[in-house]
Amino acid sequence: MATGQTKSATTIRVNGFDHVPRPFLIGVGGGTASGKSSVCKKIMEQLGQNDIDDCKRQVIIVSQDCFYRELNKVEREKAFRGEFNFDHPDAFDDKLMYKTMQDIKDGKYVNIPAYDYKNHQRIQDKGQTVYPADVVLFEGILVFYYKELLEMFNMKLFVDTDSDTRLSRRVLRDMKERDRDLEVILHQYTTYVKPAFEDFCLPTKKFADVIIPRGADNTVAIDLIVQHIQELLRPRPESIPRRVRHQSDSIIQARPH
Ligand SMILES: Nc1ncnc2c1ncn2[C@@H]1O[C@H](COP(=O)(O)OP(=O)(O)O)[C@@H](O)[C@H]1O
Ligand SMILES: Nc1ccn([C@@H]2O[C@H](COP(=O)(O)O)[C@@H](O)[C@H]2O)c(=O)n1
Repeated sequence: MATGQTKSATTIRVNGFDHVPRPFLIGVGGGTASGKSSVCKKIMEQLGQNDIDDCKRQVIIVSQDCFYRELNKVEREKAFRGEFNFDHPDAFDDKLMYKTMQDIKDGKYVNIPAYDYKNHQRIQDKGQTVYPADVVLFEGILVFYYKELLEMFNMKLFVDTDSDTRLSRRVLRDMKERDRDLEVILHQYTTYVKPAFEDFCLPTKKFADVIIPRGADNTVAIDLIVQHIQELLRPRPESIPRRVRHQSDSIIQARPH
């Protein structure tokens, strides 16, 4: 399936009615390097989802970074010098992001572009196929910034890690994984990342249902969230079984929401 393409939702027939499974969508916001991905991975792990095939998973993670918009030549040159603002809402392809998340909500199969941080661009012809799932974790710095997205979430988490810790983690990560020079990292951070965090990310903390101090280290908070998700997804006697294809081989069973 090519990037941006979708495949219609799978309909199941229950009590004589067509029923489209719809996932429970969880937004995970927070500043750069606050631990959003790590928190999502821990949630997946605790829900017993890590060793399951992509197409059978009931919980999946989607990163907002996959929706960075394409840059023109001048913008890419700026990006290599740490002079492009990737922390501003305009840096994202908001239309593609809304459409894709709506398709996911509607239970469709979607293809999400992969993103290359080293070259500041999408990887052509390489994307992640997202299969309909029971729980979708959508993580990113600005997941709660856009009103259209905010309204789609069933649960909103904000990972709150102090800015010194985030900066030191970001420096190490960007040098190791994103092929960046220390000088460029610090220039980008002070010029764009920090001000944009204060202007666009931090004000969205008020929308969160749960604030997670210290990110993935906060095992108590993660345990509580996992328990809550399991509780929400436990079938009630009168409920329609949303997933017929692999309910037997997983610890989670879903109910309609
Ligand atoms: N609790 C932690 N202790 C130490 N390092 C951490 C912790 N949480 C995350 N990291 C590291 O910090 C970096 C950013 O974490 P990540 O979870 O990717 O954050 P985000 O998704 O918010 O950018 C990664 O290199 C990760 O390994
Ligand atoms: N080409 C890019 C794209 C994004 N960034 C930075 O990534 C940060 C968001 O990702 P996190 O995993 O840290 O949440 C964001 O702060 C951008 O500055 C980049 O440097 N280059």
